[in-house]
Amino acid sequence: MALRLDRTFFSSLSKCYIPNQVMKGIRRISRVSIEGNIAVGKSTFARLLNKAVQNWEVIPEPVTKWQNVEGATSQPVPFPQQTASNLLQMMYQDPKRWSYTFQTFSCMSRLRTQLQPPPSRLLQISDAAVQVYERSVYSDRYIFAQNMFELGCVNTTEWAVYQDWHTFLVEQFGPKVQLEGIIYLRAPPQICMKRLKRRGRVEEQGIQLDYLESLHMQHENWLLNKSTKVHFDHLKNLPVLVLDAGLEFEKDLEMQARFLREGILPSKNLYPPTT
Ligand SMILES: Nc1ncnc2c1ncn2[C@@H]1O[C@H](COP(=O)(O)OP(=O)(O)OP(=O)(O)O)[C@@H](O)[C@H]1O
Ligand SMILES: Nc1nc(=O)c2ncn([C@H]3C[C@H](O)[C@@H](CO)O3)c2[nH]1
Repeated sequence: MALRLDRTFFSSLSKCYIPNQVMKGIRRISRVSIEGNIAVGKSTFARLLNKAVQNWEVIPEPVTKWQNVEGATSQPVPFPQQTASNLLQMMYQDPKRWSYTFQTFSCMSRLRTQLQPPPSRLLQISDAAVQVYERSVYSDRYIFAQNMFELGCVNTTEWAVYQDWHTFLVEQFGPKVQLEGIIYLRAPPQICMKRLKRRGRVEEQGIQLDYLESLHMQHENWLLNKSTKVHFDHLKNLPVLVLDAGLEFEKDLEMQARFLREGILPSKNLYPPTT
């Protein structure tokens, strides 16, 4: 199945930004990020997309790098959560000590991901192709780093330093790290909590509901209410497709098909609405 990109959300992708011109201007590739709370189902949705839609390429969040900082620059190890450099675990165990370090590493790894050239498979597809990132340098700042600052885990100086280099890097890379749209997987924090427990990622076992609630509010403020102050012009009118990720579709093939079909096609889910 090749989703056509000429309707609703995706028609507004091409309206709002002139997409990347790759290979001497012959191929258009749009870039979209999937955003949402912890364990809302981004990877699951991404796998679904990868299977269902041939002109979409999903690039996963680099979590394994965060679980093994040394391995990120040398050889990977088989049990990352047991290494001394599991920054994800360190951040959850001692957020005041490690949140700033975590945000520098997560943002740098996201930047690398967003700067990677598209795979040749995408360049050979005749339909307009879409590169989909799980989260982005923008959620790094407007969701997580901001939340850690508001929770007091990143201090005022660290927050100022983070914002300074974040703005500098995003401006320097310019169009290379811009997005043409965002897919917001939205679900109540209680559902995310249930899924987080079910998934059982070792580092996340101490996460409390109020942390997921604060992240939920950050998503709502940035992507729905538009009350988060953003610092990059292209983000201000970026189309956001909001999908109800509370649907329990994981084991239900029919519901999966509906989720893809209904989520991606109707314009009622789009903020701002298409004209
Ligand atoms: N729609 C769904 N219905 C039922 N279970 C789901 C659904 N989506 C995901 N799950 C389950 O919830 C758990 C978390 O899903 P997943 O790993 O895709 O979340 P994520 O958003 O990628 O997480 P993270 O924020 O950590 O990157 C997994 O156990 C997955 O099987
Ligand atoms: N503090 C913090 N900042 C981030 O930018 C960030 N991005 C993801 N995460 C956490 C959520 C999941 O546990 C796990 C996988 O998504 O990593 C983050 N945590």
